[in-house]
Amino acid sequence: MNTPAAGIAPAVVWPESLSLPSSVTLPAPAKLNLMLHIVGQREDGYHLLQTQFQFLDFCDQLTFELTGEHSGGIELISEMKDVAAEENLIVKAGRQLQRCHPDRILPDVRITLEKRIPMGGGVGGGSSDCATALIALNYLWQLNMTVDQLAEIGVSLGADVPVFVRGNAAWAEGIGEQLTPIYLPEPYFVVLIPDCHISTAKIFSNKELTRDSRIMKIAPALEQGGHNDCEPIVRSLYPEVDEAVSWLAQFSKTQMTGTGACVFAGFKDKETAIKILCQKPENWQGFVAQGKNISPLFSKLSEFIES
Ligand SMILES: C[C@@](CO)(OP(=O)(O)O)[C@H](O)COP(=O)(O)OP(=O)(O)OC[C@H]1O[C@@H](n2ccc(N)nc2=O)[C@H](O)[C@@H]1O
Ligand SMILES: Nc1ncnc2c1ncn2[C@@H]1O[C@H](COP(=O)(O)OP(=O)(O)O)[C@@H](O)[C@H]1O
Repeated sequence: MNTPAAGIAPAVVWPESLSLPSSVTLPAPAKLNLMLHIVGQREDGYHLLQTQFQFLDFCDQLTFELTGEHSGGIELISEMKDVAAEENLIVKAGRQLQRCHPDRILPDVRITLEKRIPMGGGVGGGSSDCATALIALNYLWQLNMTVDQLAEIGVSLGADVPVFVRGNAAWAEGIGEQLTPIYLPEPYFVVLIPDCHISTAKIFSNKELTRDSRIMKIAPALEQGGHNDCEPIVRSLYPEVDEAVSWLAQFSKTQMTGTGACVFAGFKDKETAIKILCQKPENWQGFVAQGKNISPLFSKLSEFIES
């Protein structure tokens, strides 16, 4: 019998405890929404979605160092200029964990962020940085919180944080927080980064947005894929995104991820993807990365399991 190319997967099991060195560098992967259907809207205005998340092996890097002090300090070193440290989702993750343990004085930590994932691109960099901080600090501070507890803190910081906390590619429903682990083919994606910053709230509040896509069952959705309901609105408002989709679509089926701005197309082999990326207009930004069903963060942390 042939194994299907896509289906429901077992959830990864995070190790209960790990002995991490006092200075450790961990990845925060980007994600793609391989389809994004809007199937309704809640009374509070939030939209009900059906989406497929897959990770990319294209990552920010976060280095965590315990400084030896015990004064509740969380220092963030980063080149991000537009977001103040206390507003950064990395520091917010640490503060939430501290708030959950008011009776403990947790070790001070210095976190150095090497930012590679384009911001506001629909590739989830902020949410992923947040999830890596939740997971890493849970181990480093020996809090023994469960993945469910971390995902619950995560969703209060951003709708996309839980998928990064759980570590599986996923079929998502609700506002994106009801997750079913899945496996999918792992192609090489060409990702183009149009030079525009798109506000998620602005796209979701657009009157023309399709909000009544047909509700799909998981099996046909994994088999057939889908489209992105935000894409027509974004393409009409941002010519940079429209041009990027039209250009990449010459080579393969192309879609936008999340509420944009990044657009992507998948290819079977890396060489083809790199060849296509090299043909893009010189002033455009982009990268090639492989789709991953298991988060690169989980794979990296598995190296620290004591045998
Ligand atoms: C739709 C997705 C798909 O991945 O888009 P991207 O952000 O990745 O582009 C995400 O779930 C987005 O998640 P995130 O970016 O964390 O959104 P949030 O900060 O929670 O919400 C920003 C705003 O978008 C709107 N919003 C968000 C999610 C949702 N399911 N319905 C909404 O209507 C709300 O107005 C909210 O105030
Ligand atoms: N560590 C972080 N990395 C990126 N963005 C962050 C971070 N912390 C807070 N933010 C805020 O979150 C917003 C959305 O971030 P991002 O995850 O890059 O977008 P998207 O969800 O479109 O992929 C940014 O514009 C920024 O203001």
